[in-house]
Amino acid sequence: MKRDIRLAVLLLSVVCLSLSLATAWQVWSARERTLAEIDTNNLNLAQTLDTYADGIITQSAMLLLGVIERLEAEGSGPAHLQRLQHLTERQESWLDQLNGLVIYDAHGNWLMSSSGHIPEGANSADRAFFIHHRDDPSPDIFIGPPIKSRSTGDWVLTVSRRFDDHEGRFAGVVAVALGIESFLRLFGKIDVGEQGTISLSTTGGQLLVRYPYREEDVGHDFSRSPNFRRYFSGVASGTASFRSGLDGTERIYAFRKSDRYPLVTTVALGKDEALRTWKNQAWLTIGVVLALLAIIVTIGRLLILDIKRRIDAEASLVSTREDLLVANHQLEILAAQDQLTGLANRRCFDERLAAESRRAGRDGMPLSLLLIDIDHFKGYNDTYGHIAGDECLRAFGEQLQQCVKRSGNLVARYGGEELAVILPNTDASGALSVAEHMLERINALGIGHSTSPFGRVTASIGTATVHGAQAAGRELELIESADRALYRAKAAGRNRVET
Ligand SMILES: Nc1nc2c(ncn2[C@@H]2O[C@H](COP(=O)(O)OP(=O)(O)OP(=O)(O)O)[C@@H](O)[C@H]2O)c(=O)[nH]1
Repeated sequence: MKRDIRLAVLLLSVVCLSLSLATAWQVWSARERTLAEIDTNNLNLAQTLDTYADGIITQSAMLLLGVIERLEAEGSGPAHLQRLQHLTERQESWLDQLNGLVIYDAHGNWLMSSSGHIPEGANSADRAFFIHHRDDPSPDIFIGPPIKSRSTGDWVLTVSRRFDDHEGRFAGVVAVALGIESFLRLFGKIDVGEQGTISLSTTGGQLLVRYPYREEDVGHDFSRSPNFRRYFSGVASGTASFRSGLDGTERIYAFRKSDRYPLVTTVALGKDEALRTWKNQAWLTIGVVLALLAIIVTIGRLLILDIKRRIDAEASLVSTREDLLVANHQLEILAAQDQLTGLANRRCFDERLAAESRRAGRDGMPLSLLLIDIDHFKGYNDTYGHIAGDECLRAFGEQLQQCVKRSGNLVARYGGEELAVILPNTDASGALSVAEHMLERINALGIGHSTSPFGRVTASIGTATVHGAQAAGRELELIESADRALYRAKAAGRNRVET
C-alpha cells in the first residue's frame, strides 16, 4: 500500500513535470517561430527598399552621366549651360525624388541650377562632395552625407560626379540633390508599428534617412557603435536584435547592403511590439496549463488521501483481527480452564479423554486414568473455612501438575475436591508409579489438617488402565473403573493408591 502512494506521487510528479516541460517547450518554440517570421519579413522588406534606393541612385547616376558627357564634349559656355538647364528642368519632372541639379566650376561656384535660380555669390567649395571630387580623380559617383540645400533649405542627399576639361584637369562637379522628404513619404506608407524604424545609411555608418524622422538624427555617425561593428560590418545582409543607440528602444533589425552602391537599408521592429501577440498567447497557454496542473494536483491529492485512508483502515482491521485472535485464544484457554486451580476443567477433561481413548485404540497403546480425592476435605473446610479450603485445593493441584512431565498428560479438576489425571501411553504399573509419586508429594507438602487421623492433608487415588483396541469409546468404563478403585482406597483407610 505504501508502494501505491509512492507510485501515485511518482505518477503525479511525472505528469506535472511533463506538462510543464511540454508547455515551456511549446512557448519557447512559438517565440522562435515568431522571431524567424519577423526576420524573414524584415529581410524581404529591406531587400525591396534596397532595390528602390538602388533605382533612384542609378537614375541619378544616368542623369549625371548625360550632363557630364555634354559638358565635356561641348564645354561650359553660357549657351550650353542654358540648354542643359532646360533639359534638366524637363527631366526633373520624371524623377519625383529629385530636388535639383547643380553644376559647379572648379572653385565651387554655381554655374547652373536646374531650377534656373542661382543664389547670389553661391559657392559650395566647402561641401563634402565637392572636396571629395576635387581631391579624387576617380570619375565614379559619390553619395554625400545629408546637407541642407542652400537653394531650397530642404534636407537633401547628394549624388555627384566630377568633370574634367580637355587637358584632363578638374573642371568642376555636377551634383544631384535628392530630397529626404521623398524617402520619408515612402517609408511612412509602410507599417512598422509604433516602435519600428526604416533607415538608409552609408556602409561607412553614416545615417542618411531615418523614419520616423527626427532632425537630430540626420547624418548621425554610428560607425563606432559596437552594435554596428558587430552586426553590420563585413556581411551583405543579416538580422540582429539590440537596443538602439539613438532612442534606447530594443528592436529586431534586418539589413541589406546594396550590390552597387555603398548603401545599407535597415528595417527594424520594436521587440516588445513584435512579440506582443506571442506574449499574450504564451500567458494564455501558461494560464490554462496552470489551471490544468492545479486540477491534476487536487485530484492526485484526493487520490493519495484516499489510498492513505485505505491503508489506515486496513492497518486498523489487521490490528483488530490480531486483538480478536488473542481474545479468542484467551477465551479458549478460559473455556478449558478451571478458575480456582488453573487446571483443565471438566469439559476439557471429557474432550481430552475421548480423544486419547480414540488415539490409544488407533495406535494400540495403553491409556491410564487417575482419580484423586482429598481425604476428609469436608472436615478441612469446616475447620479452616472455605477460603483456606480453596487455597489447599490450589496447592494440591500445583503438586499434581508437577508430578506429570509428559506433554500428553493432563491434570484436570473433575469436580469438587476430586481431581483426575489422564496418562496416555501409560500402562497400569506406570500409572501406579505416578500415583504413588503424587501421594508422596502431597504428604511432603505437609498441609496441616487437625481433624484428619493423619494430621495433614492426604489424598486417595484410584487408577484404571485400558489397552489398545479396548480403549476406543470405553472412556466411561475407564472412569467408573478408576472411581471404583478410588472407593476401595477410601474404604481401605485413605492416603493410598488402589488399582
Ligand atoms: N473449599 C472448597 N471446598 C470444596 C470445593 N468443592 C467441594 N468442596 C467440599 O469438599 C467436601 C467434600 O466432602 P465429602 O464429599 O463429604 O468428602 P470428604 O469430607 O472429603 O470425605 P472423604 O472424601 O470420604 O474423605 C464438601 O464439604 C465440599 O463442600 C471447593 O471448590 N472448595
